[in-house]
Amino acid sequence: MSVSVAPARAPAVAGTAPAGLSIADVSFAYAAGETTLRRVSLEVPEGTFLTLLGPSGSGKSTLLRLIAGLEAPSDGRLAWNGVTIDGPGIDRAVVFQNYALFPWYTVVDNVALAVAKAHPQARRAERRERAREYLAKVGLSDAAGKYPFQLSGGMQQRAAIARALALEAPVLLMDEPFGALDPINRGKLQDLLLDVWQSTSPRRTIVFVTHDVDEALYLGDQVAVLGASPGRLLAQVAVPFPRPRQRAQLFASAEFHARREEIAELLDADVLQGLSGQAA
Ligand SMILES: Nc1ncnc2c1ncn2[C@@H]1O[C@H](COP(=O)(O)OP(=O)(O)OP(=O)(O)O)[C@@H](O)[C@H]1O
Repeated sequence: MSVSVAPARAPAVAGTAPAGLSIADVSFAYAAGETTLRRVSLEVPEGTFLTLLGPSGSGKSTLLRLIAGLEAPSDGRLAWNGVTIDGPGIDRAVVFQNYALFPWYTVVDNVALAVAKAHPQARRAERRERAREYLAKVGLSDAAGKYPFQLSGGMQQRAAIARALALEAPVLLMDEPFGALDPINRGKLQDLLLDVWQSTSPRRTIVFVTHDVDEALYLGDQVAVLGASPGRLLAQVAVPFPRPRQRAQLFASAEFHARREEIAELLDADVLQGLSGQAA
């Protein structure tokens, strides 16, 4: 079976970006003379689950930071629903790998802070009530009154997801959120995230960074593959598996293996190209 691998798309013309997230011909460098991202273009329709896949150092987190508005591109344009991204905004919530919960607040109060951001007029009791609803969604009702240090890593990440959901942002940006978890908890949280995302209408747009091909394919509608040489978009792969996805069946299927192989080959070819460039 062949994979629908599209080359990096042509950049959108400034001012005509379609609905959703538009990344048009974006380049970025942390320091003069370096290139971290080179002319990356991606169109991500609203409600899409996009996974950003690539080896260490390929610029995945950097691209996410640009979408979050935490860095500005040196060239090109990023836009959400046609509006240029020029800084952080309430339309984009970020979940990092290290949870970033406030240690001096209980779990429910951590989430209630996010509710307060989304609903500044809400009273304290209402904020907490809404926070409890988000905690229920991620299976953390019993831990509402605990402090972050009293939770396992998986529970802290659930709380971080609840907090991000409570911001009610249409775009959820997730930087290797399950990277520090053991495989069992990782699988559980992947399924939890898919459940929450699929049960929300309209669906949020998610950009999810991972270096795990299986995770990228299991979660994503599309996989943007970044190469290490450096920060170049190798392909935007459409993932054809219907939802809801059945983990065990999908992972055992020939189609899943075929796609995993195709992506691995893309990444290998990029590494080989880099090596031959160095040898030259
Ligand atoms: N704050 C920074 N200042 C300078 N260089 C940076 C900074 N953050 C990242 N870099 C460099 O930019 C490149 C891309 O890093 P980035 O973290 O975006 O890659 P990544 O694909 O997310 O990697 P990983 O999977 O290891 O997290 C790397 O060479 C990294 O060393």
